[in-house]
Amino acid sequence: MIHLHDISYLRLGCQNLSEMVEFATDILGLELRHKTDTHAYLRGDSSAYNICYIEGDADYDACAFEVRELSELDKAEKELAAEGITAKRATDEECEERQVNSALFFADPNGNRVELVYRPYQTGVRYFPGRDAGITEFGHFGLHTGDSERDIRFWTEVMSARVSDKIGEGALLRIDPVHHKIALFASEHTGVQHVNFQVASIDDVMRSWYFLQEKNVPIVFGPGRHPTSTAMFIYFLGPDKRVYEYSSGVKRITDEENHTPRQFEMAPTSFCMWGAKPNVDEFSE
Ligand SMILES: O=C(O)c1cccc(O)c1O
Ligand SMILES: [Fe+2]
Repeated sequence: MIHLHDISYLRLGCQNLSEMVEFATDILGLELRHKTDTHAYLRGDSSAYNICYIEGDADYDACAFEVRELSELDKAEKELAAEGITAKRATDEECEERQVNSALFFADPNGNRVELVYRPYQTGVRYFPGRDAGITEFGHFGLHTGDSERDIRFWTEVMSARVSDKIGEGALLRIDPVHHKIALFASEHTGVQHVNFQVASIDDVMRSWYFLQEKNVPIVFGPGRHPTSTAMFIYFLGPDKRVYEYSSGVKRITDEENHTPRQFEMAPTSFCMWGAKPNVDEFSE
């Protein structure tokens, strides 16, 4: 089993890098830490970055997880090979681009690009955004799944994730006490389905609701509260048409031995207990 210590970063392709930087800093509330002609590194905590936008292929994306030991990468390469998955070790140049000491690249059974990284860079300076969205951390991300049984098996048996709850075919997976850091949602696509940042309180969710409306940012779901994680949320679209989420109050699963995943029906009320209706394809039947 490959032990996932934490989520690390997302690499998201885009057509127009300056448009994404403007959105990420002025709307989403991330701090731009570093930019080249093709890459922009943004963060919502003291990591070197949480999202790297890359100008070029807008369909490209990859998600990364931190592993604790360097030896975990060799072990992962062997365990993935046993699953018929070819993994590739990152070159020095690729590590430099990602701001990590070492990395291993592969695709999950759905074709989602995954990177395992050892020693992602941290900084000694605190996160200082231009817009105060109240972000406390990079929360979680959704991945597409074309076969949830196959992919739940992969993420929980080959990787160390555990199912916290299911909604229809979808699954919310934890890799530490936080209710979920990975979510799988059924669709015919591959890659990243949504990007979540945690905010400090319900006040931040509601402040952003008014702020996003004022800025004419398309809101696609909420404000609402997830019955699964109990988090209060709002979802909106970036200029890249990706779905971004702020949420606050995600529950922690501390009684690991006794936690039994619940199966929620595929219905709007399983996504929002207040009655908001999702305008997100993967959250609807
Ligand atoms: O927080 C959740 O429980 C949740 C449920 C459905 C979909 C999501 O994106 C979530 O974050
Ligand atoms: Fe989410």
